[in-house]
Amino acid sequence: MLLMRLTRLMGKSHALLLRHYLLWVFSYCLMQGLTFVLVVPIIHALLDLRVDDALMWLLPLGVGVVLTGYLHYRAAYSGFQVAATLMSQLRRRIGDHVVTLPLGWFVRANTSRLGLLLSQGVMEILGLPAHQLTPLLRAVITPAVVVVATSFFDWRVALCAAFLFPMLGLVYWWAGRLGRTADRAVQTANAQACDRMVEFAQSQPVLRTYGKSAQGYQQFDQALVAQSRAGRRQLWLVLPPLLLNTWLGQLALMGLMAGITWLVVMEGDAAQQTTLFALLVLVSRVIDPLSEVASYGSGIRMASAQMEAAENVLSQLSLPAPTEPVPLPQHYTIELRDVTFSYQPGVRALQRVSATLPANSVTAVVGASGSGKTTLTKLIARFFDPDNGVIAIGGINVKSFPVMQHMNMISQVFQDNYLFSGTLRENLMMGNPAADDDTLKNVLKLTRLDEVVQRLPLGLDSRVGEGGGFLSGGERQRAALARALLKNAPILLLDEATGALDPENQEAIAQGLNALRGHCTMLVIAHQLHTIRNADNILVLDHGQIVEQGNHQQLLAKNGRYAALWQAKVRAEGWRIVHPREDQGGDNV
Ligand SMILES: Nc1ncnc2c1ncn2[C@@H]1O[C@H](COP(=O)(O)OP(=O)(O)OP(=O)(O)O)[C@@H](O)[C@H]1O
Repeated sequence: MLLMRLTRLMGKSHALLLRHYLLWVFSYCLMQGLTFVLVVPIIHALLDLRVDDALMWLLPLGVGVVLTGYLHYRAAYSGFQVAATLMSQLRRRIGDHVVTLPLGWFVRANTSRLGLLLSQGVMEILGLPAHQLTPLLRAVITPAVVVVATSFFDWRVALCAAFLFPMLGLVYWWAGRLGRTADRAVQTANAQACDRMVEFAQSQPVLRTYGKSAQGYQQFDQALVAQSRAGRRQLWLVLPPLLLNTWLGQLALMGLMAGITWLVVMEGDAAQQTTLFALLVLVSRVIDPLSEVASYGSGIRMASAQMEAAENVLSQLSLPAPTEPVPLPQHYTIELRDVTFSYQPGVRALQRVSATLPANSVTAVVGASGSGKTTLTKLIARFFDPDNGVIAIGGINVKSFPVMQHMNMISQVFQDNYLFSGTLRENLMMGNPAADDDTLKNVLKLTRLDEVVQRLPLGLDSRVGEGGGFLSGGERQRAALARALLKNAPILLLDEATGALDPENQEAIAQGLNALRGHCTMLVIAHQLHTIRNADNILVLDHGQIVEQGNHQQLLAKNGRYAALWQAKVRAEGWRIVHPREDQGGDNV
């Protein structure tokens, strides 16, 4: 079972390496068992005072010891080779697989578990071939060799040993099962404590603002208490079977010795009596590898639980997508046909949404918070696939594009933009490493990032800190927008891309984005309605459904949901509402 799992995780192409390792371990254990057996004729000869014979047997014993040592070295070396391959292979396989998962999979719980698996988990798994698997196999193979060899000397002793050794194995297996449930609980508690710790650190400003530092600490503390409780439970569940293992091991040895002693007493043949004495020494040696495996039990179980976690990640369904590139669409009209989507069963975030975003047009999506705007945008970017309905680009179902080809068509700025801890330039050029200086300059101007660059001590070469922490929220947004614009993709999705900016900058960027009109298919979400009033089409979402659509004037004239949102905005800003005809130019509101 363990071996099959290891083979699966390493990948079929590396199965040969694992087989080589197993072959070395088998040879080592076989040789060790045979070397143990050589003790019998030596003791036999010594008890019979046949010193010459005993010395003669010492030669094969010496060869056996040297060979056992060499094979042990080869097995250990091969185990480390497997471990090294496993480390790179497993990380690569998980990495390769994770990039094919829907972006919606990357929520905090999954990412922190993934982090734990790739760091601590992989190390625990590769501990198997590096340290634990060899003693585990030795505990099976060496006693088996001894039992077979013993049968040539005395079938009764062999029978007893053949019965006792598997019984001991069963006890170890049972002890392992008891610990496994506790190990899982420890792992879950570890992941949760890790989550709470990151959350506690990240939420300090919020907690302190609301005077809830103690409450935040309480949650972190509770997670730590749960972690230590799970650890204690693990100890309680694992310790008694561990002690029982040792105790039963000794008991089995005693039983076997008592049995052999009884056989010696009952045996009439003096030569056989001597053999039985020698067997007594032999079987006492075999208990060692058996009891030794118990001390590796915990590591084996932890590795096994981590293998389960790795299999779990690898079994997550990838986005169904072809791998071979397909011809690019003739145009970049986006169509949503009867699209329905739920995050949780029974709670629909989008219901039968149908809309067309003509190529090179600007479509705005508005609606109350929670109405489904972000969800709609994320479905176009294939964070998830819809439960029902079709999303098409240029008449082609998005599922027909390979993941990278689809991503290449789209530039996106979402509410939670991430900047990497390099320089501002490195972050921007990620959008388009081949962008020339003029393009960069234009984008900086359009996103009003140029004034930020001027202020920064090293300009574009200033470091932005982890997650862009050295920049203000508005500066981060402008950088994310600039990065997206540099990519120059035929589809641009902007979800609250300027929400953190002051009205003056919002307006300037909205005007700047106007310049892109006709160059790409743009979808814009903005709570600041004045920034989208020039859109070609505005979709009004309410409870996951499109309830109105049209341009700004048409929607105001309808005096429906959009007009109500617009009037609420105007009231909130204390501005004067003008007649739609007055608003033709869109700038005098
Ligand atoms: N990851 C998620 N898991 C479960 N439910 C979610 C998730 N993301 C969003 N939802 C729910 O789906 C619905 C639509 O959310 P969505 O983020 O699309 O709304 P929105 O209109 O963009 O809101 P906002 O304007 O506040 O950003 C909401 O009821 C929200 O609670």
